[in-house]
Amino acid sequence: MESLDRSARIYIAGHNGLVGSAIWRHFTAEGFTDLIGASSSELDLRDRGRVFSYIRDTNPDVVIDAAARVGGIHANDTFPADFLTDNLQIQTNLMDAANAIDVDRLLFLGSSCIYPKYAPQPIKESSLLTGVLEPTNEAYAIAKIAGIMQVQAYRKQYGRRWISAMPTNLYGPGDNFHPQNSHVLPALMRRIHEAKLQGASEVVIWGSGTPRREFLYVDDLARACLFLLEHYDDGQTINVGVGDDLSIHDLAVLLAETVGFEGELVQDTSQPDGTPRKLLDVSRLTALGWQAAVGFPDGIARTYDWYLHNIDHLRTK
Ligand SMILES: NC(=O)C1=CN([C@@H]2O[C@H](COP(=O)(O)OP(=O)(O)OC[C@H]3O[C@@H](n4cnc5c(N)ncnc54)[C@H](OP(=O)(O)O)[C@@H]3O)[C@@H](O)[C@H]2O)C=CC1
Ligand SMILES: C[C@H]1O[C@H](OP(=O)(O)OP(=O)(O)OC[C@H]2O[C@@H](n3cnc4c(=O)[nH]c(N)nc43)[C@H](O)[C@@H]2O)[C@@H](O)[C@@H](O)C1=O
Repeated sequence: MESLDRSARIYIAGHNGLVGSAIWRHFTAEGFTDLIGASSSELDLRDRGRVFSYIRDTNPDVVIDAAARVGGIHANDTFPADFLTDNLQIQTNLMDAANAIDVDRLLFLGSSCIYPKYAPQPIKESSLLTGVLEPTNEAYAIAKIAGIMQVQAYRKQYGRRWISAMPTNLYGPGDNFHPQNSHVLPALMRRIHEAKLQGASEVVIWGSGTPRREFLYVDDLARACLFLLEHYDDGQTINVGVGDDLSIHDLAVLLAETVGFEGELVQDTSQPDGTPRKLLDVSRLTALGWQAAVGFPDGIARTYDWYLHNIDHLRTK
């Protein structure tokens, strides 16, 4: 496959989010000169008419869909209607509008929660649709599975060179540190940091602490997005991860060490565990020549540094 033209117009939907902002940084560093984006207040991607106008008026060569209703286990479990409907609308509007102006290259981002709750580990792409989903994020997962199918359908019916990628759990600068609605890593980083400042003797960790998760530093995902657009042209979705995981308890210990909190870590087993394990098989991606560069604890240290520098204007949703 050919490398992307550095003067191509690239629309990064969701460019203010964790993933979209990392993609913007990476593409800028790689010499792309015509990146475009719009915040949700400028362009609500659920508004089909406005999405069609925006895409027609801006005429991008490439569309990267990093816009979505996103959240951790609590948000997914509490707002399933929003996670299903918003995501179906956002991705459908973007893909239909991109198709209407013959956009040749599009990257859709899903999530590792598309795979069955008890999929064999590490999870291969072929596990898709082979078993029941994790109930806490079923609505979101169904929307993301529909996104994979939409990419495949556009490839088949219109010959589009569109692709989808399924990242594992992500973290890094620009993450959502909301106390309830965020993912585990930013949530615990903040809670442990605040416990240290308050001189608290303990910090509560949701669930049993035994679930295992794989964490990819978001700048690595941004690298993978460019790599895939330049090296991958297949309807089958492709996993993006690091190939290693740890328990939530061990994550909390690592975060406490990073923050310098010496109190106790207490499990609240009234909170849900979610999927017991979600480690991606990344052999298809590594066979193409890509691998993650930022591991623990370096990525955690970088994220904590970002958190400390941005503590006064963290996201509020
Ligand atoms: N975070 C993670 O652990 C993982 C994320 N992913 C995937 O990566 C993608 C990006 O996620 P992430 O960056 O974490 O999420 P964020 O919440 O950080 O960012 C999502 C972005 O989507 C935009 N957005 C949401 N709703 C709308 C809307 N109605 N109209 C316009 N824009 C909207 C927001 O724009 P604005 O800021 O302007 O409001 C925001 O910038 C998603 O597809 C997600 O599924 C996959 C695996 C794991
Ligand atoms: C990326 C992925 O993210 C979500 O799935 P998840 O991996 O289960 O996400 P999570 O990060 O919220 O939790 C991971 C684990 O950690 C535990 N946990 C402990 N303490 C806190 C805590 O304070 N906050 C949170 N959120 N979790 C905590 C929590 O109980 C669980 O066992 C999706 O819904 C889905 O949308 C998706 O794609």
